[in-house]
Amino acid sequence: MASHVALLHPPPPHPLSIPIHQRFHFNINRLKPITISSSSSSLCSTTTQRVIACSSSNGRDPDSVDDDDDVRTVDRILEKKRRAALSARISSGEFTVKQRYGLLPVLKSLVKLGVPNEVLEFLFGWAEEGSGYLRIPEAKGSIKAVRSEAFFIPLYELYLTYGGIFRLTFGPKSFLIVSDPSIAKHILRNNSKAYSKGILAEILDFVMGKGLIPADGEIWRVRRRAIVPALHLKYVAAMIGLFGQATDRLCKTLDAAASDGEDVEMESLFSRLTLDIIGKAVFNYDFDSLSNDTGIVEAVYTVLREAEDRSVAPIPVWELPIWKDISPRQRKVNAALKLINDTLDDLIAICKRMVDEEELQFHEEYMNEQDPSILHFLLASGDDVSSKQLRDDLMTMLIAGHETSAAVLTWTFYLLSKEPRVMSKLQEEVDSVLGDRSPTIEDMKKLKYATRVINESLRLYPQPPVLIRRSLEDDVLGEYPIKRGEDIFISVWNLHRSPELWDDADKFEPERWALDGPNPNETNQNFKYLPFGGGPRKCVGDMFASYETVVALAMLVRRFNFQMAVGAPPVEMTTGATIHTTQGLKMTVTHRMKPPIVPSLQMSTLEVDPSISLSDKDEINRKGEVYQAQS
Ligand code: HEM
Repeated sequence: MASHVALLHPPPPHPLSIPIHQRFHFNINRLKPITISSSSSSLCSTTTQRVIACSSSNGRDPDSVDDDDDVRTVDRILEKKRRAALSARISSGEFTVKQRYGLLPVLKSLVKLGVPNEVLEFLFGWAEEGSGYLRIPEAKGSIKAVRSEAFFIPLYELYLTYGGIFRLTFGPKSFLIVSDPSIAKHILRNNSKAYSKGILAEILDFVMGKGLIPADGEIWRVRRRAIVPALHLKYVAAMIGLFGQATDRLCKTLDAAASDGEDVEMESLFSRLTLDIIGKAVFNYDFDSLSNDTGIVEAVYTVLREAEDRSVAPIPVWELPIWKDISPRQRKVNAALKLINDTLDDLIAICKRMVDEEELQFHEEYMNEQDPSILHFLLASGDDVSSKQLRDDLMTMLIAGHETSAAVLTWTFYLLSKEPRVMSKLQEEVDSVLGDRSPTIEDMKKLKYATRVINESLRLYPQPPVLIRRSLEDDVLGEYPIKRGEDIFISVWNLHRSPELWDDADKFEPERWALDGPNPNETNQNFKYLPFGGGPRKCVGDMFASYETVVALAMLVRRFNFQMAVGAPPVEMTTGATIHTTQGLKMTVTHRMKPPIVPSLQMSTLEVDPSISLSDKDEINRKGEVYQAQS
């Protein structure tokens, strides 16, 4: 589902009605686009076929390892050539044109009057002679509707052509696409005050109001100061038990499927798991969505879908006065919002009564054992019960904390299904750390490999893939001056998959993060890795989410093996607020078999037998690892 950020994502450039949701097909007229074939691209390309190739490239056929290594070497050489060619073109002055800032007001007026681009180029072209300021590389293009592809894929290809910052222009509207760590750091951290959430706030207004994600300025500052303390360490530690209980419920569902031999669609199950968790964690409400599909659960999904759809709609029809009253869809959304708000009001009232009856001694790590929710903390700290702001913040956290975590789990299981080596190493760690116990806060430090699996999954599938900002004043990005009012997309996807920043950027390799090293974050990776954003607007739920996903991952792989179901639809990406699959993640789940008890002497003899082929050895090692863990 879309939460967090269709939310945290590049919504459409409405009200200019440019269909960003219709994935772009760029007809770049100034530069020769570089064609990247599916086999040579380090990333997915614009065709559906290529997206599949990208996603599955980690699950290589063992026989093709050598071929793949050759292909990767060729990839690297080609990549270097492309970069060198781009640098040469930039230094040759191809992108260096005169600033039009003096004439900008005139230009803008003509644009508003609908004067075609060609005429503008003709009229203003002469003014560019002889200035010498650097202008941001510009990808001009006609937008072609190509529904169904995730918009961040073409942005990646353009990044390979244009570099770490470029302007994407469609007629009168343009966006800056940033894929350079130092510029991202400047916008998100060093000069964050000069940037707002821009379009995002407009789109999310109907559901989040002035909640923490869309809010800017003083409202944001006050609310951030109120909410961050609620997610203190003691609270997060208490949540580990909740994560375990919720995952246990999912295990029961999977138990039944495994016993009946029925395939399961994991993306929707993860969505339900994380909804149940966030409901309890934020306002102590049990959605029980794994077994309950009506009423409030449906209302939450209706609203989330609407947020997602609005973020990619070409025309904001919901703003039309009559339409919003007569459209059945809008009426359904309004009814869903009313139900959620009424429920929230009830929960706030119940919680308020509890707080009033408590012998309250509020302190830094305050937590009510019966109801450790964020709502309880906020009310105990003196938050105004009747305020719309409180409801906006609860709604924001519900959405922010739901789909992101679900997407992380979905893509992690997809990646694991392609890399049995990683899965068996993970299972070995989980067996030895947890045995049959429920996870505790102490286990979080010990589940090192599981944490690296999540770190790596977040690198390959960042949620959201793009962060949105708007400049509030003139600024300089890298060596380029920009004006106030620029809409900016920081492509976390590009940063995380850049062949310049990572070795084997598209490979799922948890080992790239040292087990005993620090947990990777934006600071120690100098903004080339931004799983939770960075700077003052960094995610408030980062630790919560990391533990939540590690607990769920550990408990599930301890009990089950997961494989892509036979005949499952291909796993392709589409964008909402987070990265979704287009047709779900259909998997076959089987109970893990306890291996036969074999004397360890025999095991070690088998492990060193040189006549055994590589894949046989892997198999034996894997069994040996499970065996060792259980003995
Ligand atoms: C794996 C799961 C999660 C991921 C990947 C994630 C990612 C992010 C990112 C990248 C941002 C920065 C957005 C920006 O700069 O525009 C963010 C902000 C935020 N996240 Fe998360 N998040 C996750 C889970 C959660 C959870 C569980 C909560 C709540 C308990 C939460 C609450 C928030 C809030 C309130 C903000 C806005 C902070 C602000 O603007 O001050 N997130 N998240």
